[in-house]
Amino acid sequence: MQKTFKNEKILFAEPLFQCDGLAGFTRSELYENAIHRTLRINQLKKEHNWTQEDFDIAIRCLNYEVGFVIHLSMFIPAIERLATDDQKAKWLPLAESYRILGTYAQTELGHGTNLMALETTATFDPRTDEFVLRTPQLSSMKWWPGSLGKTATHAIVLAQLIIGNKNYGMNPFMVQLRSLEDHMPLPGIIVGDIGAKLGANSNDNGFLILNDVRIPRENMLARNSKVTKDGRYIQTSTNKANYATMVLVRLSIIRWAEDTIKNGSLIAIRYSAVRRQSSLQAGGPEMQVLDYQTQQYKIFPSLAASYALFFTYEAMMKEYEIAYAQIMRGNNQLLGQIHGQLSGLKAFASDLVTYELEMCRRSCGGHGYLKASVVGETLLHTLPLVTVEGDNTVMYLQCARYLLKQIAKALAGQDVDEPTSYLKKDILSYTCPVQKGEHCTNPNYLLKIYTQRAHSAIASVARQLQFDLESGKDQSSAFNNNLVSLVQAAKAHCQLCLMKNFVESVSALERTCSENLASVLRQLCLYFGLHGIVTASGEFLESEAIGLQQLEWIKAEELKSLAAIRPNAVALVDAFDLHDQTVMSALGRYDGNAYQHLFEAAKREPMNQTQVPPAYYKYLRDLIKGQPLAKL
Ligand SMILES: CCCCC/C=C\C/C=C\C/C=C\CCCCC(=O)SCCNC(=O)CCNC(=O)[C@H](O)C(C)(C)COP(=O)(O)OP(=O)(O)OC[C@H]1O[C@@H](n2cnc3c(N)ncnc32)[C@H](O)[C@@H]1OP(=O)(O)O
Ligand SMILES: Cc1cc2nc3c(=O)[nH]c(=O)nc-3n(C[C@H](O)[C@H](O)[C@H](O)COP(=O)(O)OP(=O)(O)OC[C@H]3O[C@@H](n4cnc5c(N)ncnc54)[C@H](O)[C@@H]3O)c2cc1C
Repeated sequence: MQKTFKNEKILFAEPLFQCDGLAGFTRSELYENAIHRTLRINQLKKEHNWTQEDFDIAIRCLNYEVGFVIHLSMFIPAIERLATDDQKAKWLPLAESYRILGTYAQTELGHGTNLMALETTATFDPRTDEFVLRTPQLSSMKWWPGSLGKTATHAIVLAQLIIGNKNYGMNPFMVQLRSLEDHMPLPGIIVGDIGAKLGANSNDNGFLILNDVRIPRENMLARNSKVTKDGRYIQTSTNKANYATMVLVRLSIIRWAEDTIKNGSLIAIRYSAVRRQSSLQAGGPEMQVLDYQTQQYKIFPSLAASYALFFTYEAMMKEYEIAYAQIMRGNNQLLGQIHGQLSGLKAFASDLVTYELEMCRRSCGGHGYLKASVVGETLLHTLPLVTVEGDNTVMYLQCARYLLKQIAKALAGQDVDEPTSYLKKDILSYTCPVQKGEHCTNPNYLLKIYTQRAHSAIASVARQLQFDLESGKDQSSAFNNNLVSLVQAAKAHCQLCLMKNFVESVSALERTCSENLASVLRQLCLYFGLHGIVTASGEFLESEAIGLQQLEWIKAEELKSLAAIRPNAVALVDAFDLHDQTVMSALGRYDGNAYQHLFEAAKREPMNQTQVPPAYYKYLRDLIKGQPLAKL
């Protein structure tokens, strides 16, 4: 599925990228190693004339275990999206050649979600033609930005723009943090690392206090709004245009989610094909655990999710490119649509994979708890995706807000955006397309069921909101009264998007691939659809998209499809074309020698580098020999 990286051999021939040893690294070593890697990939890019796409694939091949993550994924994109042409000409070449190293400093100790409440100020001083940046109290210090702690020389700081006594809202400013001579923080800047995290510890997420730091007026990123020398504020686009970098990263999160769940399902499926335990027949040979229906039930959702997210990322990338091209031409017509879609899908993708990765880990039994299995480590790296770039609940609510607007338009007989075109249908004329058991094998029928459930969830919460308002509740308490249903409606829409992308992509592929391959993909798509209905069956029933009889048929078909997928499960993860050095798991190796690789990993364990541990001489020797213990 991943575009085969023609330079994979070059990459993995390098000892630096043979990463069996990472498990024993300290934080400082992880941090240094990550920087070393990015710089070496840059050298390889030059040595072998790699394109930017080759470079990006190299980073994916290394499972994102690289440095400068925020520099690459946010700082440079923020300059591209928020700066004027002159500013781009000044900063992009420096950033792209790593002469300046950047971060995106938005979140504060006291606020991450509510951007309106950010406390950092940038006050215009017309006497010196400068902005004065200040974090006025403890809660205002920037807290979390990646690479801020020890690496960044520059930050794009999001701050409230103050001119005179008036607040013009959140705007982006380029602030130099550290000397380009000796890397020391500049006057007025207090900066450091926020401490160890549950995962992603090669990244130096940091804190930043700004004590009246002065920057020239030209350092306000002024593509969307600017301040003139005489202190006038001129806005040239909607104030939400400054949120553009977040929209891009939400798209990237779908890809990161896809990459992590591919690793998880690959490890779980390959290992389950190797592992034998018990038998269903007394005295029979031990079974591959992958042959147990329960094991398939645990793992195949992650396999299906890998493909669903792959197709959804591809579809959303196309939508994003169209929207971005328009936005860069000054046309913001698609801004609301792309924000509504990506905030929901970011949340849905990260929720899905964090849940399924834990199922993959459990499916590896005890060995899944070993670092060498890598599946647990992958989960820890993936967990922040539910929080970064907007907490998932908040993102679902943004998506729901968009859906409410769309349904209001549909009900008023106006045009709606293409991704919500189903809201124009007559919800009452629905008849479930599944009228007998065998109808459940038609993915297009399932798609109709998903559509009805999403439509019904959105219509129902819209009606309830309307009712609450008409009963005298004010806007905010009516909204708060319906938050859970709003999130459910957004999830229903996102699940429909994934199913729709899966069905449409498989239909498109059917026209070009062999019938054998097409039938395997159709089967997986069908399973994805069936499983999604079964896991949210309460909501599908409540929306009357299905009845109890249909649920019974769908459940039976879901179980049948586990058996149908089983013969192709290993091939379906092999098709990810992931190198052993990418996956790094002792359990999920291509050669299937899980036990041998586990043992090799144990032998490399630093504890095993001496036969007798220092603790023996300190404590165990006297204890074992019955000597009185020294005072401890
Ligand atoms: C390269 C390798 C990478 C490898 C990675 C691998 C593993 C990952 C490991 C670790 C993660 C690594 C990196 C992750 C990077 C993460 C970086 C960050 O987290 S940066 C900080 C991100 N912060 C947020 O996302 C904040 C979330 N909050 C918001 O977005 C907003 O405050 C809000 C909740 C959306 C509310 O907005 P606002 O305060 O403006 O509220 P309202 O006035 O009510 O406006 C709502 C209005 O605005 C529209 N809108 C909101 N956002 C946008 C947008 N982005 N674009 C367009 N429009 C937007 C919204 O639709 C409403 O419109 P309307 O209904 O018409 O009023
Ligand atoms: C690994 C990592 C990397 C990060 N990197 C960066 C970075 O590079 N740059 C940067 O600027 N930031 C970064 N962040 C910060 C990140 O963007 C924020 O943590 C995120 O946006 C969530 O905000 P918060 O922490 O303030 O959560 P909060 O908003 O405090 O959320 C706490 C709880 O309150 C709920 N809640 C909050 N508001 C609402 C609401 N309106 N309605 C209903 N429920 C609500 C949430 O659902 C959640 O359950 C990073 C964070 C992490 C973990």
